[in-house]
Amino acid sequence: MSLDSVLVIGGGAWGTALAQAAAMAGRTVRLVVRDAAQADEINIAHTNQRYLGGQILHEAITASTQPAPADIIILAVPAQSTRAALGALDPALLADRPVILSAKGLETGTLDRQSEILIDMAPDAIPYVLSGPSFAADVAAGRPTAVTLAGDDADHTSELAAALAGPSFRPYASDDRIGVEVAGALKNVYALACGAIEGAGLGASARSALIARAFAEMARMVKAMGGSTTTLTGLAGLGDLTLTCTSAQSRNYQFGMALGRGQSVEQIIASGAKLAEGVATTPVADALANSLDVDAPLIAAVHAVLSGQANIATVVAGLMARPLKRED
Ligand SMILES: NC(=O)c1ccc[n+]([C@@H]2O[C@H](COP(=O)([O-])OP(=O)(O)OC[C@H]3O[C@@H](n4cnc5c(N)ncnc54)[C@H](O)[C@@H]3O)[C@@H](O)[C@H]2O)c1
Ligand SMILES: O=P(O)(O)OC[C@H](O)CO
Repeated sequence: MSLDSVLVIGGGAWGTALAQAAAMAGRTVRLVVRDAAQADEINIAHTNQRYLGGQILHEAITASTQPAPADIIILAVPAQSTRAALGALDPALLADRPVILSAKGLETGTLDRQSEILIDMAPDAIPYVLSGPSFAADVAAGRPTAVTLAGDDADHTSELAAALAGPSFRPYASDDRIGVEVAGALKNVYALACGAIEGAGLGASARSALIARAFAEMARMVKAMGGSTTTLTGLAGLGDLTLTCTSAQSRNYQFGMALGRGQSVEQIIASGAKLAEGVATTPVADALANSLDVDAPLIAAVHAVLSGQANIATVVAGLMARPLKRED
């Protein structure tokens, strides 16, 4: 199968960064954006100022408001927009093609993972998921980044990873689509919590304790949802959890910091906060934990704070007062 051309849907930070990675890997890339002026800027000035500042983009990237057939399709819109973005595409573009889902989130209402949305919307597409510790600015600037690319066929996944690999972008192949997706979605929930710890001034010890207990909780969720806990020791698990839970560069962490400083969700959104996927994913993760009977006190705590049912002091006191248990 030819893997020369790439169509990226979504001209935000991540879509543009993945277009850059694919172009640096030698692919010909068409980046689909919604705004004609933005397409002009990318084609003429080779920048996407709104999302990546002055970062110069590769000349192999062409931007357009219109999709066109390609060998590889990459979806890079917010998790809650994936269904709409797929629905707007000609199904022929997706049929029998590798389609890489790169959003990190669970869908409101359906509780679907990203690849479940794809299978629902385009059953003939070949689903892959990409996740791992990777800030768009780092990828676009060519700073070393490693991610996990998961698909159902090991040989095809390795071929696809090779097609996207460049000197600064290193995808590792995996066959655990579920584990990669669940880890990528949940790390945003825990990043909200870690940001809140910082915003509330609760200390670095509390933040590390939360990361460790989040890792254990994430393992229970992945197992219950049919993924492999081995995946969590890799880039999509531990790698992304530690990055997002310790860096103020993360938008989820930033949102959490604002919560920790006492702002409400409404105030943070009204102040123009950037996309924080954990906000929409948290209630979905909480519903999944409840329906699967998974002990997930951290997800429940974040949900209680986001929904206004409890404040941070109350949920922290509740977590600290849980019955003592063995660490397993
Ligand atoms: N930014 C990062 O560092 C990064 C890294 C890894 C993964 N991700 C994931 O990538 C996803 C997208 O994040 P982002 O950083 O690009 O967000 P963003 O806010 O920078 O950009 C989102 C883009 O999606 C477009 N969009 C929204 N709905 C659309 C639709 N229905 N059809 C077409 N385009 C649509 C918007 O116009 C915008 O250009 C998220 O799930 C995020 O978790 C982001
Ligand atoms: O800025 P965030 O919180 O959406 O995180 C971006 C990436 O997912 C980090 O791997």
